[in-house]
Amino acid sequence: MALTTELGRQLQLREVEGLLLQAATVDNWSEIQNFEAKPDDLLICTYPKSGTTWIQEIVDMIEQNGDVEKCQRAIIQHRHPFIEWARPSQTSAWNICSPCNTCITRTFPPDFKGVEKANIMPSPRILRTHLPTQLLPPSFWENNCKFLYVARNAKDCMVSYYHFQRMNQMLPDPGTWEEYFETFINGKVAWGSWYDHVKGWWEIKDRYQILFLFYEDIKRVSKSPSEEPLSGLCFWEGYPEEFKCSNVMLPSPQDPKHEIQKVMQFMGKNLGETVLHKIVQETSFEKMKENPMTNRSTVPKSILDQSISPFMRKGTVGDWKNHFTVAQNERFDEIYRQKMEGTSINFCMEL
Ligand SMILES: Nc1ncnc2c1ncn2[C@@H]1O[C@H](COP(=O)(O)O)[C@@H](OP(=O)(O)O)[C@H]1O
Ligand SMILES: CCc1ccc(OS(=O)(=O)O)cc1
Repeated sequence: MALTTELGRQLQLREVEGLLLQAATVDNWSEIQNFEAKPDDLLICTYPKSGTTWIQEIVDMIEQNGDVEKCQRAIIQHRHPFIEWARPSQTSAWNICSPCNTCITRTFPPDFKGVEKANIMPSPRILRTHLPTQLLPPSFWENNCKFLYVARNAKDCMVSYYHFQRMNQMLPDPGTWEEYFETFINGKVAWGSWYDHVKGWWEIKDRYQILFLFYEDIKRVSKSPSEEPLSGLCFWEGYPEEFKCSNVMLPSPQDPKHEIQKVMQFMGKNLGETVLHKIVQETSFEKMKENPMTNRSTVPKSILDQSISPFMRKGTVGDWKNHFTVAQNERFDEIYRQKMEGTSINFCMEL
C-alpha cells in the first residue's frame, strides 16, 4: 500500500524489443502475436494521438453508408477492437485507487481483451492498432490485409500526447512540458518513437495494401467555404491571401471530400455525393466533441480525467506553436532532420 498513485502510473509501461508498451499488453504478448488475422480484415493503424478516433468514425460512417443511427450503436472503442489492448489485472500493484490513493482492490468494469473482441467479431472486420510494423502480429502480413495508416506531424502529436498523458490515469504522468519534450523525442512513451513508427509504415507502404493518409490533409479538406459564414470578414485557415475576402462565396481550393473519398475507394465502397457530404459534416471536430459515442464521456474519470484535459481537446493543426519555445523548436527541427534523414515523407506543420 505504500506505493503512490504516481509510482503506480510509472510502472504501467514495460519494454518489448526495446519499445515501451502498456504492462497489460506485455503480459498478453504471445496471445497478441498469435492473433489470427483474416484476408478481409481492415486494420486502422496510427501512432497515438494522430487522429485515430477521427478516422475510425470516418471508416464506420462509410461502412454504415452514412447512417448516423448505426454509428451510434456503440462507443467507438467497442466498434473496432484495439488488438493490443488488455485491461490491467485487477490485483496488480499499480491498480491503486486514484480517489483514495491506498486501495489496491478497486475493480475496473469487466472488459474483453482486444484480441478476444476481434475473435468473436463477424467478418469483414475493422480493427485498430498503435503497433509499429515490426511488432504487428505476423498473420496480418501473411494474409495481405488492408492497412489504413494515418500520420500526424510530430510537433502536434507531441502536444496532444502530453495533454493525453496528463489526463490518462493509465499512462505515466508526463511531468512538465520541458520534461515531456525530452521523453517524447527519446521515444520513451507508450508505443515508442514517433519517428520510427512513421518511418516504418511509410517505408513499406508500396509493398502491401496500405492507404497512407495525413491528419493535416483530412483537416484541410474537411472545411468547405460553403460551411463558413457568408457575412463579415472570412479568415479561412489555409487560404492564400488573395482568397481572404468579405461577403462572398469562394471555390474550395480542394474537394472537401477528397480524403474521405480515398478511404471509401480503399474500402471498396461507392457512396454518392450527398452521403459523402454528410460524412464530412458528421465527422467534424465540433460534432465529434459533442457525440458521447466518440468523446470518451462514458469512460470513468478514474481512467480518463477530462477535467484535466478533454479527450477532444483542440483538433487543430499548429497548436505546437502555443507550446514550443523558439529554442525547443530549433532543437526539435535539428533532431527531426537527423532522425528523418533519407525518408521522402513530408509533413505539413500548419494550415
Ligand atoms: N473530428 C476530428 N477532427 C480533428 N481532430 C480530431 C477529431 N477527432 C479527434 N481529433 C483529435 O485527434 C487527437 C486524438 O487522436 P487519437 O484519437 O489518435 O487519440 C486529438 O487532438 P488534440 O489533442 O490536438 O486536440 C483530438 O482532438
Ligand atoms: C493505453 C492507454 C489508454 C489509451 C486509451 C484509453 O482510452 S480510450 O481507449 O482512448 O478511450 C485508455 C488508456
